[in-house]
Amino acid sequence: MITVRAPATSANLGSGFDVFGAALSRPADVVTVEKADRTTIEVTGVGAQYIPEDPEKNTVGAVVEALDAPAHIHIDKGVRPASGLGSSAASAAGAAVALNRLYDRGLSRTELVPIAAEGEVVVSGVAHADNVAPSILGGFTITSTHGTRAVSADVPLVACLPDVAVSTRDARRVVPDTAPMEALVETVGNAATLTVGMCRSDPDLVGAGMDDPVVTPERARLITGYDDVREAAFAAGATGVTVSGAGPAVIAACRDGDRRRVAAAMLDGFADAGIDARAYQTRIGEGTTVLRG
Ligand SMILES: Nc1ncnc2c1ncn2[C@@H]1O[C@H](COP(=O)(O)OP(=O)(O)OP(=O)(O)O)[C@@H](O)[C@H]1O
Ligand SMILES: N[C@@H](CCO)C(=O)O
Repeated sequence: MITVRAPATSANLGSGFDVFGAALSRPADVVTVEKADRTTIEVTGVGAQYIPEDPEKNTVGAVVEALDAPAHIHIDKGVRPASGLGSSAASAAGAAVALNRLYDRGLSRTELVPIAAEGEVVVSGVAHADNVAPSILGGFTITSTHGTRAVSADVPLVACLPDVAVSTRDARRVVPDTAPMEALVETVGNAATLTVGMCRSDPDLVGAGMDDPVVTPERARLITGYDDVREAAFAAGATGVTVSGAGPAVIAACRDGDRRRVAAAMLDGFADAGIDARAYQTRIGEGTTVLRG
């Protein structure tokens, strides 16, 4: 039996749609696997009632198939589903690391990224790897046609999760098909700034690089209170604010010492819009860790 902790993640970070991702030090899923003749899945924890236990419909089922590794899998959810915090990816990432070890498949962490991304096809129809990559590898990740690169970074973050659900499948429907050249130039500049910021663990550069003129404005419309929450976070000292993944979570980069104030301001912003929310004072963290086995 093997038990792993697979972290929540924030994908896109504004300027890196379907490319950037970051592992969060909290929250996380805990995944336990045990060899079995046929795969069974049991889900407990936050939002478990909304998560199918049928292997055809759960992200970990696709990972079992890809690794040919039947198991009894217990997922203890710490990452709420439909959150924008990589909930579906955390389970898939944890299952990939745990089953690779349980069955001695010998794959490297980087080789496990496309395998775990198969789980995302189950929920959103697209094998986007920008959540599973940081959940497996940790740190800040860049996933592109050149594969996945990870760098360790230490940046304080606040992830504020309103008490509403947005599915990635729905949020992908509002992504524009095309973008004007000026928006492309702005996005490349921001993405490059953010990447340098991550390499230097500089929250000011990371925050400055989070702006995105193409996808985020469309996604923000799906999140009641977004503009006020963003403004409140900046007023409290955030260096950058954007939609986390497909939303509805909103992620803010901050300097050390500012997280508590930023978290309170974001909660107030949602409260003013009549929406309950929870704020995680977090930071960029490590990837999936083996707890037992
Ligand atoms: N192991 C799993 N954990 C969480 N959700 C799962 C799992 N397996 C299937 N699902 C389904 O996936 C959907 C949630 O995934 P979705 O990608 O929409 O949200 P998310 O992973 O929190 O967000 P994001 O990818 O934007 O960070 C829900 O419909 C849920 O039932
Ligand atoms: N890149 C994906 C991440 C979903 O978490 C999207 O924005 O649709």
